[in-house]
Amino acid sequence: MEILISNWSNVEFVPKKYIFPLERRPGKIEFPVCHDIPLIDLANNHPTDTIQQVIKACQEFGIFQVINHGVCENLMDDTMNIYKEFFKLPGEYKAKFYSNDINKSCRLCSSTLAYDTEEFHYWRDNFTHHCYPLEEYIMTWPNKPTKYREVVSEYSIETRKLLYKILDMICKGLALKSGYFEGEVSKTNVISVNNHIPCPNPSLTLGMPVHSDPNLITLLQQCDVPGLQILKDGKWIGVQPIPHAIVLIPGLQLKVISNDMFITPVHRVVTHAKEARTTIGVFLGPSPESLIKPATALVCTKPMFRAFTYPEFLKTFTAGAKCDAQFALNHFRNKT
Ligand SMILES: O=C(O)CCC(=O)C(=O)O
Ligand SMILES: [Fe+2]
Repeated sequence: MEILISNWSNVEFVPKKYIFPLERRPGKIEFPVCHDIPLIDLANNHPTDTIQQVIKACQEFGIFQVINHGVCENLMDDTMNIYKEFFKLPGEYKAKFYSNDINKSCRLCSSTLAYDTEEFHYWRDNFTHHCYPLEEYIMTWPNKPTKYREVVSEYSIETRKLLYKILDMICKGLALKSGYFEGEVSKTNVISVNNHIPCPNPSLTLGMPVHSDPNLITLLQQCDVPGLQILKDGKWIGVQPIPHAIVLIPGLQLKVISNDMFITPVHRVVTHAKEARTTIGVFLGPSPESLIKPATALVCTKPMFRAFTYPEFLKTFTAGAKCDAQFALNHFRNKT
């Protein structure tokens, strides 16, 4: 069997390796989409109101969508089309990028990086590469589809600007020192694209592990096919795809810096019976040298977490291939 699911054709049943045990299956997949997830208009004429909406969303949901965000709609469509085409390229071309080595700056994998040892596979292919500084990485990117480098470099520049705009709003909203999120804490910029082919029985399998994003902040462009779900008050709820809206998720580092004021949501992806789903994630994260700790301005008596380096956090987060956010947070949490 081909490893990459994007190379499969005429899939009539879910292979055994992709069928999760009963307690981990999504089962019923007609989850309600949640209309409460904040949708924030960044072109609002009252910037202080908008900042308050962002802070409230980070505290109550840990996820929100933005419109009038400044990333050109044509660029969003072009980038989505580039990725849809990329996953349709012949297997021999894509094989050049296949790797399960986390240190490889540009890599294509299927399911997770633990493909060779995991008990069950997730129904997805994932293509990830670094984007910043552009000159350092662009030569490692694909040159097919032919416009890949041109379009994706512009997309990475525009989405990075938006991420900094949101971080600046958070900085103002939390009354932190200006430029708090610039520099080492947000230096790593990665694009991560998920592709899920239609799945004959979405109730049996998952498109992505249940997880929380370990980085600083995530930007996500969904396509028009639903699949992303967050766990809210013990229930899975869908994040509605809204054409040209962009989803934002504060990562675990932002939760720590906010001194536990923000929520980093637990989320997962379910598959779709009829349609392929492609999503583009853009992650900002700390450099390996960066020291993470609750912002002093937000600490009244004792900080909720002790200081750590990002590699220390990731080591705890990924211990036993678990990606366990609660375990990692508790490991660095100060005892009261
Ligand atoms: O593809 C999605 O909808 C979610 C992706 C995601 O959660 C991630 O890449 O961390
Ligand atoms: Fe995620």
